[in-house]
Amino acid sequence: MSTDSWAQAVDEQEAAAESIGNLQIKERPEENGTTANATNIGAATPDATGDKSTEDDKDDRAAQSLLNKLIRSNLVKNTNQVEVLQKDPNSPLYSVRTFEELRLKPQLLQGVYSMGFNRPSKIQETALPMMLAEPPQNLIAQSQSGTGKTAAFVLAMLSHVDPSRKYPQCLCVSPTYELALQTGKVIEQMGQYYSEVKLVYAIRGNKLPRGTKLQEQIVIGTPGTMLDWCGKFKFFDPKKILVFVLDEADVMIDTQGHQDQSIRIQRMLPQSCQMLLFSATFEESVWNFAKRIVPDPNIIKLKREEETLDTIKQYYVLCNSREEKFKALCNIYGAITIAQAMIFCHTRKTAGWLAGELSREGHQVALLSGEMQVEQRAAVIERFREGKEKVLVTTNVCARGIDVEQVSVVINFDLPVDKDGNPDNETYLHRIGRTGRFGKRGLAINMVDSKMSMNILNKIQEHFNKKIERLDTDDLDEIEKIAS
Ligand SMILES: Nc1ncnc2c1ncn2[C@@H]1O[C@H](COP(=O)(O)OP(=O)(O)OP(=O)(O)O)[C@@H](O)[C@H]1O
Repeated sequence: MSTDSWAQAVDEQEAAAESIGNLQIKERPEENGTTANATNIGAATPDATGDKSTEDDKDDRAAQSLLNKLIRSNLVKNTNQVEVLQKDPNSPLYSVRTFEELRLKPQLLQGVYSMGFNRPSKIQETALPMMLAEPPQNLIAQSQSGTGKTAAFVLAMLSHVDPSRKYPQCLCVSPTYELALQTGKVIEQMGQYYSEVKLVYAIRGNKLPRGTKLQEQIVIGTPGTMLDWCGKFKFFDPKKILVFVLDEADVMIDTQGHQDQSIRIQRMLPQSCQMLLFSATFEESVWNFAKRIVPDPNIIKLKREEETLDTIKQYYVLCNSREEKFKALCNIYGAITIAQAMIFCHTRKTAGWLAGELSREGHQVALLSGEMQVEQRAAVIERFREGKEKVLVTTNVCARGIDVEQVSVVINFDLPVDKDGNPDNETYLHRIGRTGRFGKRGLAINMVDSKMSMNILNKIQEHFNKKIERLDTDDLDEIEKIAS
């Protein structure tokens, strides 16, 4: 099979790459020093339209990616098989089940274990042997966010550097300042017992005097600054680079200029340099870019784990107004014990109103709202994940891509619709569904308040071919039954 069709086949579902939100990471003021830390996460631009009625605008992918990294504490579960396309199909495919099998330097093994990694993740099992092979092999790897790609290439970079040589040997390019800092943190953590290896950030604000010759073995940064450092200012010799990593390729190509800058950096590197490219999704544009950056690649892919509705009990409640919907919600809360719930509203305005009403009723409510900065959103989700609040009220734009696993009850205060008002089945599934065969049982309650929303509910029901039962929220006995 040709690589193109192979890539294409896997990616139809990924290609529908989410149209996400209205958030942009703002340019930061100039900062000094190379030790910028994660508390320097950038600010989001508040939405000028404020209280607009629908949130159909797009989240910047970089912001979403960052948010996901900030809130995630574990690997994302995935039961699919890793697909491998080798440059040389005759060479045996080598994969590892333990980190010991990789014969890592003891300092790195210690670093890996101190981060709480017991065994390689699915993608790491296959990617690490390829990346650590001699002679070095080029790699394009795609798997959804949270499956262990960053940890994999960080380990590869740290394994390849020679700490006795005091000049850059590994370059890692990230799409934004904040994402570069996040990856830098992983390098620092994983390399904590390997103190001879040093890291420098090629990011805006880190101004070095002309004539500087870098001594650090690893340079991580954004494409523009990285290009300046090696091309214009000659802070290091690109011909001595052994490993070039391009992270978040799908986010990278969203920003004008990043593609060209990355390609220009790549052109300065020696032919023998190992090229590694990572992406969470793999639409055609990413694939075309990847082929320009990585010659003769091995390719590995891990299909996204799909959510299912199999373990979910679904109900709908008939109401006439948002006040009635609120009353129904209160009745449900009065009848059953809900550990934690997520409530989705269509607009920011409704979400704000509902959060206020629920708080007045004595609930501990967290609100995710469109005008919040990335950092604030992460803090809200973090608190909710820790159980400090029991109800999370949000709009879909805010919560897209966020999995708060312990939530067993999801309430669609408004049903998900696309911008034309048609049922948004994909969003419905993402809000309510569970991944993996062993997904916990869940409860979904849909609020219907018009003929139109009833129509939408029916279409969702038809689409998934799963019955959504009616629930009478004035009948406490009936409500109690749904929890059993
Ligand atoms: N082998 C492992 N065992 C346990 N946890 C791991 C392992 N590898 C990575 N993790 C953890 O899983 C989470 C996700 O890993 P990582 O950030 O490397 O994923 P990613 O695929 O790079 O995600 P993204 O696309 O968002 O960058 C992190 O919290 C990381 O510390």
